[in-house]
Amino acid sequence: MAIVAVKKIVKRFGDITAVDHVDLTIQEGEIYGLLGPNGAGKSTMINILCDMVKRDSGDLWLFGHKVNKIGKKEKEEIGVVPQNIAIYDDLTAKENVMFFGSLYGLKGDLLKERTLEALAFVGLLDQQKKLPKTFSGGMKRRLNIACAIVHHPKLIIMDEPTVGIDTQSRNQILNAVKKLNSKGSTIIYTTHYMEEAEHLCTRIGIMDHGKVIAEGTCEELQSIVTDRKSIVIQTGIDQVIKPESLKSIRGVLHVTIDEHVVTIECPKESDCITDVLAYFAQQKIVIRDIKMQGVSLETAFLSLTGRRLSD
Ligand SMILES: Nc1ncnc2c1ncn2[C@@H]1O[C@H](COP(=O)(O)OP(=O)(O)OP(=O)(O)O)[C@@H](O)[C@H]1O
Repeated sequence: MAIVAVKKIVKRFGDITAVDHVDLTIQEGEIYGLLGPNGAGKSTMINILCDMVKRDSGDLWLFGHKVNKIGKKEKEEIGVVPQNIAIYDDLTAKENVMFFGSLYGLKGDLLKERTLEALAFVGLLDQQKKLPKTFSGGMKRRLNIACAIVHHPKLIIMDEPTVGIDTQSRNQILNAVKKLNSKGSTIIYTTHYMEEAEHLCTRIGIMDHGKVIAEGTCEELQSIVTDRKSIVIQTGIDQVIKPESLKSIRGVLHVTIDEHVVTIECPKESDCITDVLAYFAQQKIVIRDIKMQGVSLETAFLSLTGRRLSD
């Protein structure tokens, strides 16, 4: 069943068309990534789905039913993790989750039970009596998620939930998203981070200038670019690699280094791998694994939009 379907949705703010005739269908059980640069229209699109922004035109179906105005019944099936953290600094972590749970119609023992479950889920059970003002950015984000999932929503909408937080909290959030999905929630997830989308999402829609310009699995989007390949090299830990040295090798088009994985993009026909391996040998950098694959999602994005996501 399609949990969400939208047809020809339009939203304008004055002269700006933030969402421009978008069609989307998200099936039950998906982790659907909405990816795009600043101002692409991602937040506006998902705010329309949770009734925080009114669409100008277009049709919307939620949980299999056509909806003109999103009502209480639909809202109780949706959990929203907004981009700006929405928690109360003068309520404890537990009181915050209970407050949001009660807004979603939970009461009594069930509300208490679900509150503790949500806090445990995001790893904050032992912090339940503390005020969020004592929390790190990552802990606040996790509390924000607990508030959004306390009522066991069928659909969870997360707007850049990992912006500006430490790696540990980020990994905890990514694991929580996977766990929520495996427990049956459908997730819509917006991000600027390609690696998150690659790692997490079953399907990705790329937005640019208010439109969904491409959609598919990560592999499908990567296969749009057929004239390049990637050399992915896993090195030993604590190895110093200078991207500029790799970039100066003839044929190398782009280099990314993520912890100890080096990804080098080059034209499909290039034989630069010989020089790349010579560089690693000369620098005495240990290679643990090496493989050839298609290009990254970042390059697919570049090929579709003419710019990098991070530009
Ligand atoms: N309330 C508003 N009033 C006026 N313009 C708005 C409003 N909300 C969004 N916009 C404009 O609509 C366009 C899309 O914005 P939106 O926030 O949806 O993009 P985004 O892809 O979510 O960007 P980001 O990644 O920065 O959050 C932008 O040009 C933005 O300036």
